[in-house]
Amino acid sequence: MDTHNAISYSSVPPWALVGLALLISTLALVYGWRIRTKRLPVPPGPKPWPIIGNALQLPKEKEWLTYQDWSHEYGSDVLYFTSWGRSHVLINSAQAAAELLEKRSTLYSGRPRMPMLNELIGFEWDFAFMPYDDEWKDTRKAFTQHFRPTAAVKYRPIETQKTRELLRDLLETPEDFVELMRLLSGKIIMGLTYGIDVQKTDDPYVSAAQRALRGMNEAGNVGTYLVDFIPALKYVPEWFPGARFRREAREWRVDAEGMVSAPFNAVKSAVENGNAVPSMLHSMLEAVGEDTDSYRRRVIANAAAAAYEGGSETVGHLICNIEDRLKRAMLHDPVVYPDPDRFMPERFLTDKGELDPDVPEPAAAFGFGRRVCPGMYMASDSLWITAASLLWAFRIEKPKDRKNEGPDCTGEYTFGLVSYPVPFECAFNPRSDNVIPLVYSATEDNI
Ligand code: HEM
Repeated sequence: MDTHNAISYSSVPPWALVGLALLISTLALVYGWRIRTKRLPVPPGPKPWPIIGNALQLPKEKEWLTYQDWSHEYGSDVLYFTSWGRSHVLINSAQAAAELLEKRSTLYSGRPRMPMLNELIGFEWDFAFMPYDDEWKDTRKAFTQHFRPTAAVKYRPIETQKTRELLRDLLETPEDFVELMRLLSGKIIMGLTYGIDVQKTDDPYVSAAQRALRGMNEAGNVGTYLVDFIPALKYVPEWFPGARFRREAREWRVDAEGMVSAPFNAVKSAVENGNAVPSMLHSMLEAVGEDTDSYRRRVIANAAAAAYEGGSETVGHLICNIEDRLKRAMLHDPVVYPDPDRFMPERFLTDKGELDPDVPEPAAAFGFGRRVCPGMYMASDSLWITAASLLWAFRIEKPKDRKNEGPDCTGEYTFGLVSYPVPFECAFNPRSDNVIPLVYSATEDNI
């Protein structure tokens, strides 16, 4: 090769490379914008600016409220907006979702490219964020074998056992209820996926998942990071002014990658040493046997880690607030659920106290079509067991005799891919004198 004519990249200053990347990205944006303005009609939505599109109108919090307002303003349950050259179609009703994501699922089962989340933080192992391709199909298949309805019932004993431990811990330290709910999710999911016994809130597996999920929460929302709109920015060096996202991504990456490798290696060594306990990964490793094909091993490691990721927060978080990810406009449709913001469990019942077949179950919380939540059977069982146990054991009330005036439950949520209730105080008062001995004997028996 003629090295005289070749460019020596080491001699080009980094700012020049960054500048070139920005220039190319801007030209691509302008070109994309010109093409888009000339093509077929799109669903209605707010008027875009040249190049940046609707970037400045995108909500930074409570996005579902803005989207609901847009649906009213533009008279459509399917909306269209752009942001830095990327197109977004927003589906704002269960009916439109079923129409597009179920009836036309071959067209609408993909995922957008998310450079911050997948390429920088490293969540590309998570099939929730994979494109609709063969690896997604193989990983989802490996996962579903262990979470379909007939498989999910096998997890009820561990869900019951860990919920009893939650009741005991709530009797002892009721003020820690948020951490204890999270611990419950960690205990259940680590137990059934890896056979790992989690006991404390500062357990290394639970803490690593919480740190990684913080990164996922920040990076999984449209509009938070510019690099998602201008992927070339992922090459910006960490020291470059404004490149804090690169440093954040590096820190989150340690935990995002550790979520796959740390528990996988622990179970693999236990299997090799002959002291592994039954678990989903153990069964998967047995099924693979001596086959050392790296793709198959990656698929099962990633399927197990997706359970660890999907189960670590959602269940506990949902128990804190049974609405969680249900906070979508489609579940707050006043035609289907009148006065949707009011907590009214009786809305699902007839006058006779039976389930009303005309009020649909809020199944939309689990998504639609080929990407519907594959953990939903296990999640529903777990929620049911925990909600029933909590309501049997405690009256959940405002603390009466608190010394410090702590915050009340306002029904407000934090912003993110998963939104959390804003911290609040509440008291868990045993419903009767029998509760305490019964809870202790149930956890000692562990039946
Ligand atoms: C009540 C709790 C839960 C709720 C409300 C929930 C909701 C959702 C939703 C809305 C999706 C996206 C569906 C779509 O794209 O249309 C999803 C995907 C997913 N969920 Fe759940 N989930 C819950 C619990 C769980 C649990 C416990 C697990 C694991 C054991 C899990 C694993 C997953 C996975 C792996 C995906 C990605 C599926 C794919 O892209 O193919 N989820 N979930």
